Amino acid sequence: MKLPESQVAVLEAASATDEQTIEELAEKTWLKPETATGAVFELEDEGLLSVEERTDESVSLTEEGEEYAEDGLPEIKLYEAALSAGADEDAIQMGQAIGQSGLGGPQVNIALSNYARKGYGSIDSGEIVADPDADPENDAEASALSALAAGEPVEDADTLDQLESRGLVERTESTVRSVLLTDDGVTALMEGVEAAETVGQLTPEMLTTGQWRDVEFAQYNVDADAERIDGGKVHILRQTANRVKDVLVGMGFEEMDGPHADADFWINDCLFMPQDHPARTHWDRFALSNPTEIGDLPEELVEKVRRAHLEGIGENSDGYHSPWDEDFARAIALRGHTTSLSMRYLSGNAVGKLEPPQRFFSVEKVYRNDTLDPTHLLEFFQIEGWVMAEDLSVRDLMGTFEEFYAQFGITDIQFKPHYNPYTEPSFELFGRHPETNELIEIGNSGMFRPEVLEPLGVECDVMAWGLALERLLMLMYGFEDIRDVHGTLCDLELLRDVEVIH
Ligand SMILES: N[C@@H](Cc1ccccc1)C(=O)O
Repeated sequence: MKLPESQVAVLEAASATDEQTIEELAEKTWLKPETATGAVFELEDEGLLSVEERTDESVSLTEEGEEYAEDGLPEIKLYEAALSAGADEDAIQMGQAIGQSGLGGPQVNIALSNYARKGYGSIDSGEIVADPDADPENDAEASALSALAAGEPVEDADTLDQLESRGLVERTESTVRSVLLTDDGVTALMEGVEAAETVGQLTPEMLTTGQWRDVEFAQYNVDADAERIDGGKVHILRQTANRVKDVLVGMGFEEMDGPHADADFWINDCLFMPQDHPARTHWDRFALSNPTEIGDLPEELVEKVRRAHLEGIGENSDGYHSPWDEDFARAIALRGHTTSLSMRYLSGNAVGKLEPPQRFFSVEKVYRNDTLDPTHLLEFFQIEGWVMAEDLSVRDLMGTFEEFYAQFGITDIQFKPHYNPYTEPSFELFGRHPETNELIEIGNSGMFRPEVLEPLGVECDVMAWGLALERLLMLMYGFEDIRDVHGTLCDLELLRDVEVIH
């Protein structure tokens, strides 16, 4: 029988009676571990070797564990110090026992938190008592530490759990494969195997000399285990943000851009949000301490907005009749929505005065002082957008969302009447979560009120919205906790395994 060289070496090194690990075979044959592994799997496929897999746990001492194995556990040192100071007779001052033990720094707390747990005595109101019957010689944790330090195995799983939770040992699992010759393997060896002159890898030399034409290439085993490689890729949040931008550009929208920290004037006042609105209190917004306020606001617009707040706009409108303070409007905060950008653009202060029809969007970060939970983050991405045109209706708004979400495979959108101080009518949008089947809020929208548009100098209709990018992501990918994709708790498997869409 002819086999590639590495397989012949492994076959000859294997035994029908003594199990050997792949590492042992690699050492014997002088093959690289990955070559030996490949050869073993090829031979298993050919029925010449059998491979048994098991999971082995190895336990090793951490740096701290090694220190205690050498010097003794802090609680034992404390016990010995307390004992020699007579704490087995009468309670003694804790400071005295600690002083005598020579413990310092974090070890003091470690000693105290393990002392009573392990029955060395008790600690109460600054005094310590030592139990004369306690036996540090038989301390299971100490014995396990010294055994491990001496390279001996420890079987006591409870003690190992305890040491692991104290950060004194580390357990690692590894897969061990042991190999035996099969009957067919023995027969093949008896009948004789020789090395076939096969080439495992194509080299530049073979290409330049043309030698590749004459050699025989070894076959690949595509079923063999291989190391998993996770390549870098664009985060799904960024990926989806880019897709959203492409979709909106495809629908004829232009992108807006503007400050993350902005004057309350643009964030709230232009939106006809009364200055005493609960969302404008200090615990809901992230105020800036330096600088605290914006220098330049368009004077004429400030005056119009002030009038709208005080008196309303037109005959059917009433203002808030409460004080309107320009300093309050100048205060700077992190924007709680990107509707501040819409205000800057609609007012003509971003790219000049805009004539209808116009469509603008942004996919940008916003900041809210919310409580973190599965559906809320302190910062998230908002898909802001608006359309300015004559005679817009709610049907246009709904149709736009249906068209937009359909591009992401989301066709079951529901609308609920809502209230915003700046739009009338207003609608919240809901989508169905693919895993839980629950309706989740995915956005907020409406037609801007005259109290917003008139001061801005806009004479036609404007429909507008703010959609949450992270919620769109939840509908697309089916995760249930927003923290799966953001921050320190993120689900790396999800982020690695998710399909890349372009
Ligand atoms: N600003 C709103 C979204 C919105 C924008 C424009 C019009 C209507 C609603 C929010 O953050 O929820």
